[in-house]
Amino acid sequence: MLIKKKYEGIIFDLDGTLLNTLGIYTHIMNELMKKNNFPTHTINSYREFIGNGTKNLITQSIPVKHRNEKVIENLLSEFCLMYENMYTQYSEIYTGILDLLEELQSAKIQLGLLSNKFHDLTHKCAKHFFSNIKFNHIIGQSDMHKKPDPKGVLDISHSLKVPLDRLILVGDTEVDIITAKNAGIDSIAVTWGFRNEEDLITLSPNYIINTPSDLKTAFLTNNANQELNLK
Ligand SMILES: O=C(O)COP(=O)(O)O
Repeated sequence: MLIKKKYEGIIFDLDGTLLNTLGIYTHIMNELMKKNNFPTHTINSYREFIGNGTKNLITQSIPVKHRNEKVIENLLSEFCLMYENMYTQYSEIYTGILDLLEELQSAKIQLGLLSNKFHDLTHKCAKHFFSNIKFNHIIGQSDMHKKPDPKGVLDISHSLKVPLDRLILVGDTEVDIITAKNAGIDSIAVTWGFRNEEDLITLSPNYIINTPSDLKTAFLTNNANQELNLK
């Protein structure tokens, strides 16, 4: 597959794309499960539960018979407090991502961040982990924005002043690819995150890539108007 178009802006997903947060999610969720006498889960189960926001993660993690609004809301408040207290721990930037972001920034490509992590936590993580990177617009989950609703993409397109046909979304889960489709923009699925390649292929993203450096080459080469082979 060839990237031929000159994109002016990229919207990145956060968890599983820029930041490996499986450790912190697993740590907090298993603390909460133990505290409430619910069974704990493996890191691979949490990998599957993440992507649709924290409320969905909690709902999926607790036994079916305990899935009521009161229990879920209580766990949600506890989760947010714990995450806020330890968001700098148990998370790491994927290898090659900082280099990629710095080069995109130098190439004057506009950068957006769109996450289903709660809005204030998304901002805190961006500030802590990507202090050298200027995201032109950061949106996390709130009453107004939740992927796969396309509003986040539309708002970022507006504030970046990048038309939809010059914008591409890079993410690691079905929610990201569906969000891009709902907004009518192109998408790149990455395989180093929380889903496997076989599942991502079924969603027909425009491109699939295996490493941040492939993405770097693709964008920086593409913006020099050369063709590049991607999967
Ligand atoms: O909190 C989640 O469900 C995942 O967040 P993400 O959109 O950054 O992957």
